Amino acid sequence: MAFSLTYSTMFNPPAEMHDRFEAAAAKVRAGLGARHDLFIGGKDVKAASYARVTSPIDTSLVLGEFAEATVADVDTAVAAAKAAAARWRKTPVADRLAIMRRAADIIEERVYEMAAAVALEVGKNRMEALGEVQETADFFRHYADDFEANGGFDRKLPNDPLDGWVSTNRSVMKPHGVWAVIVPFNFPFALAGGPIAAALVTGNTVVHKGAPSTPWSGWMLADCLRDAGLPAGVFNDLGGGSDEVGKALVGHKDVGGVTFTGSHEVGMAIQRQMLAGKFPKPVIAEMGGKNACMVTKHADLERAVLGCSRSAFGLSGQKCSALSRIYVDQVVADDFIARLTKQVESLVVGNPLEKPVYMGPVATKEAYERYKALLAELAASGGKILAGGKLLTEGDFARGFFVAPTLVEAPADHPLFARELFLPILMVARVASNEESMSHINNTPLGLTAGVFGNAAEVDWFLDHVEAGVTYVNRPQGATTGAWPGYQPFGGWKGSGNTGCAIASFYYLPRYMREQSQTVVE
Ligand SMILES: NC(=O)c1ccc[n+]([C@@H]2O[C@H](COP(=O)([O-])OP(=O)(O)OC[C@H]3O[C@@H](n4cnc5c(N)ncnc54)[C@H](O)[C@@H]3O)[C@@H](O)[C@H]2O)c1
Ligand SMILES: N[C@@H](CCC=O)C(=O)O
Repeated sequence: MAFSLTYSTMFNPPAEMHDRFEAAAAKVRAGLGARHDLFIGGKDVKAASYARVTSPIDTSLVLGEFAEATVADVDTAVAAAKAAAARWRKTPVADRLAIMRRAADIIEERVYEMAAAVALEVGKNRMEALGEVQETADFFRHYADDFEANGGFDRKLPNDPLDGWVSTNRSVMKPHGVWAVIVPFNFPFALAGGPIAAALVTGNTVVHKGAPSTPWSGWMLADCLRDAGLPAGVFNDLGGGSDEVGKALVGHKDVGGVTFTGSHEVGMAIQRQMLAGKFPKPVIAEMGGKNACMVTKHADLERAVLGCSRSAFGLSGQKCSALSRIYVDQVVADDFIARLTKQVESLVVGNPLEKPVYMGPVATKEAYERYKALLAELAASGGKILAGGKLLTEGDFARGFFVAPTLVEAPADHPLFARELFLPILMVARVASNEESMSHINNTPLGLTAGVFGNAAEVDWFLDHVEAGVTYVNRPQGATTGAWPGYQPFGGWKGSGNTGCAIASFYYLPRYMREQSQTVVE
């Protein structure tokens, strides 16, 4: 079988991928420091100010100067998107699909260079970065295929059973107009590209706002879309605008809908804001997680250790899907915890662009400071640190935000089992039964991903009881992480997501449209 990169295949890529990544990374490094404008109405637009963005790997490495959007830029971008909306909506579906597929091809052509940039900007390792960019290309193709397979969501219904009249009926899904896409720092390419592709293919025009620490990814994506031939105004980029810019975008009277990906708190605030106007507007909110894994007394411990470690420490624990708590049956707990401790101690931390490195820095100074504060909290609250538990400051580590992957054992009622940490800190607790595990797993307002390692009967029972939108069984490639478009629909239950319909699922694209029933009597 030819190699196809996904988050489950990325652990064993062909050697050529490494060579190409290294060549691209050298090229990207040589071109650092450029100034990047906003992209509005099909043009590069100068901003009132520019922020110097540095790499979390080495804070003296200036990646570039990036335009800082203002609330006035929000107005300009929304006006450009509004002006382009009618024409884009009426662009023949075949032409829209062709542009989506061209965008996918262009992203794929640039995958190595853009992945090197993502690795420098976020601090994720080379395979995670390649995965993120490739995933974005796959989102564009997936949504184009899905829109096409559903006939553009335009369906003929039976004529009315009228004698002497011909009364035809149709259900037509129509776009909302201008769609805002607000993105978190951890997947600034894929979590921009996915919703942008969905909004565009369904006929909306888009205003995108990335996270303040990761504006480069959105800028690169804008470049791909421009080169794919998207008409002016159909896609607009506000860079990594501030939270205030995001708030102004959400509250703009001409924004018809929003896809927000980020924390639970901000996602809930945005939903309230979108309900507070004269009429409700749609919000797709993909929010935080507090993802758990159950390791039963029948688990294959070798698989469990690998899957748990990959999901807890990939991207330094900064995935919404990251594993942050394990409940292990007391019968196998000693063995499992000893093996997991050894595995965590063996993880290679360092410059994530280098081949052997599994874990890079945390992405921001804020995350670094929060890790430090959590160590103090753990020391005060009796968590037992089994591995890691320290800032890494020697040699080149001192240049960036490096911390050690950390494993902590504590009783299941320890407060850190309840909060999303979004850091490389994995909590483990011993339990007396699978029922006890499940009660802890479900005892959270969040419900994004969950995993289990156990036998067939335990797995059936787990899947029947667990309150999470994305589940993985006996998966060494990742106990709770690693969904890929077309293979694993990805969306949260409860406080982790508001639609019940996952990203890249059969039910996703209709969220970007509204239905019109059309009855025409001849
Ligand atoms: N469910 C998912 O698919 C998913 C995926 C990735 C990340 N996340 C979650 O994202 C969080 C981490 O990302 P983050 O720290 O960037 O999240 P965040 O909520 O702080 O910010 C996300 C985005 O929202 C913007 N923003 C902040 N306040 C706003 C407001 N009032 N109005 C409009 N926009 C506003 C930010 O500028 C940023 O672009 C974690 O909780 C993680 O679990 C969820
Ligand atoms: N799609 C990624 C998570 C994205 C959120 O941060 C995964 O499935 O692990």
